[in-house]
Amino acid sequence: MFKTAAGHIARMLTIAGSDSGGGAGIQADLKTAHQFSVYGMSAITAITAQNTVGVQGVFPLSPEAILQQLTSIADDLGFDAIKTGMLGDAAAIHTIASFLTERATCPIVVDPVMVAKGGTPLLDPADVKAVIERLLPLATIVTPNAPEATALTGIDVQSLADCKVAAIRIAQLGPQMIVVKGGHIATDIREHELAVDVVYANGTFTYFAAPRLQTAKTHGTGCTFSSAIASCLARGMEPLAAIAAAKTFIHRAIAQASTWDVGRGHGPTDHSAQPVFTAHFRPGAFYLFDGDRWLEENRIV
Ligand SMILES: Nc1ncnc2c1ncn2[C@@H]1O[C@H](COP(=O)(O)OP(=O)(O)O)[C@@H](O)[C@H]1O
Ligand SMILES: Cc1ncc(COP(=O)(O)OP(=O)(O)O)c(N)n1
Repeated sequence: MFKTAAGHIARMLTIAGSDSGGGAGIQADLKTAHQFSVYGMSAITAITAQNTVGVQGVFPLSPEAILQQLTSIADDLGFDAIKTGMLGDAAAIHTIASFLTERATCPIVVDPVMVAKGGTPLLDPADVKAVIERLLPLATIVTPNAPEATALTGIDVQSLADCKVAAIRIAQLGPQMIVVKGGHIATDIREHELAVDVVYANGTFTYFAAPRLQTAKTHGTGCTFSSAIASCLARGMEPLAAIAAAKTFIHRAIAQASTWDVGRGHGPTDHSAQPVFTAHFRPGAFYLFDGDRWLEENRIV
């Protein structure tokens, strides 16, 4: 396990839903933390009956049950970074936000989970207001995909240009850094189809791109990516380096699972992938991951 500069084992807490299929939710988050040599803990917000084909049932936990888990963890184990995923409803969001305000001094990664890949809603659209008003102001990094960026801003996010406009709008809601993920955005740059994640902070855009992998093994990519970022922050890494390492991890995790026969639908990714750690990234640059290392490219986006 990784030891922080303070000399203790790095700890990451995920506040998220359970995915019985093991590819998304807390299962993905804890597998990811382990792969980053970070000690993982969980406060479960809801139990889903779910597999690679779809979501068959959602059973939210009460705000009391969520708060008791959080309190048990805070009273004894502590945390160096927190990630939030599927949260259930507005009442749960208010409880979690109050807890974070009172007891969390560490970085917080907010993955504003709203809809599962098959289309099942995991958050009532009426409860998006609670995410905006209570959670986003607490976020060190927020990681919406394109539809989530649309729900947060009202902007129809379909292109890289839309990602940039949405990121600026989301920054006005309070998070320190925004990553609009490119999994849902078709981006052809010089005949290569790329998955480009757009990062915005302090008025500057930085881009992390990788070749788009042609596979359906993408169940839980957002959960895995955000928990990888949180795990890196728990280790004490700088935010851009954390996002870059998470991007290398999810890229390899998707690639390695492409030949798997786990489930009949959108299969899970391979959480035994090895991340690439790179110390320094220049804000404002465009980086392309070639599967082994980051290349800084001269691109106008
Ligand atoms: N087919 C793919 N090939 C390569 N990277 C991908 C692919 N799909 C998603 N990603 C990456 O996985 C991460 C999660 O993105 P995304 O799939 O948009 O999130 P979500 O699961 O929340 O919808 C991002 O870094 C994105 O660029
Ligand atoms: C319990 C649970 N939480 C979150 C999700 C959505 O996860 P995500 O990483 O966005 O993956 P896909 O739904 O896109 O596969 C989930 N399905 N279940």
